[in-house]
Amino acid sequence: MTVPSVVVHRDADVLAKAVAARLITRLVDVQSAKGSASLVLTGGTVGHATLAEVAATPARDAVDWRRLDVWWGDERFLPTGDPERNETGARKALLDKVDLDPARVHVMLGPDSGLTAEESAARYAEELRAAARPEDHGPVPRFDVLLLGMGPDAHVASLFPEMPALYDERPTAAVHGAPKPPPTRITLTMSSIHAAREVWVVAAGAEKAGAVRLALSDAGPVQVPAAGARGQSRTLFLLDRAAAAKIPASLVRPASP
Ligand SMILES: O=C(O)[C@H](O)[C@@H](O)[C@H](O)[C@H](O)COP(=O)(O)O
Repeated sequence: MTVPSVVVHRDADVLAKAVAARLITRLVDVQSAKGSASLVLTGGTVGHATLAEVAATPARDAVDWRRLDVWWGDERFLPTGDPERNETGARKALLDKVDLDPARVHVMLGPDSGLTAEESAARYAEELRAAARPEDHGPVPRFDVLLLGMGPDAHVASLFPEMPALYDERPTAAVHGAPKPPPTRITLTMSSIHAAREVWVVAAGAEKAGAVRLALSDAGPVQVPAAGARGQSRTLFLLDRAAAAKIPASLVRPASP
């Protein structure tokens, strides 16, 4: 696992803009090198603010959206179109504004599919396996960038501290009784997060500062899921100053003046 690099921006607005710029550049670089790219989206306000800034950035047209695979790190188990679904927020912020190949947008199905949460998680695992190539050496693709928001309790995706999904060896899991509503969710498990080439944890606000400090420590991922959020070749913690306030000064150098 890679040691996280920390980049701190002045505030949540600059953070979202900076992550958007970084994401566009990364996707362009990956597509230049291998023709296509894969991106895992996160829910939450910072995640969607970042996507909205991508949409607002003229350089977004440098990305070949037709050759981008879009996945989710987690989804609220709600019907298609529900405003609380991460998919709904992502479509509103960005996906409906760019020319994606619908066959390459991989949503986590909700109850309107007729599936239970467990069946939906299993279906997503099948979709991940179908997309994995031999060189990925595992049941999920090597995602080029996997975005994660983080809660004040250091949850990432829908992996909440001490909950069963953290012990699940499968690529995906259904979550019941999540402390952050809604209670029923679908999530990638830690092993799928670890398959990503790059994991970017994006967090803003003073309420995240304690979790950030723990996530950058050698805490265990069951108590501190964000401490397990590490990529194969790169891990970034992209923060605003408020979220970075409790990190030892030796670890950070503000990127934004
Ligand atoms: O479904 C969700 O709620 C998200 O996937 C969740 O993991 C989110 O990213 C964090 O809770 C941070 O959310 P905020 O950025 O809104 O604080």
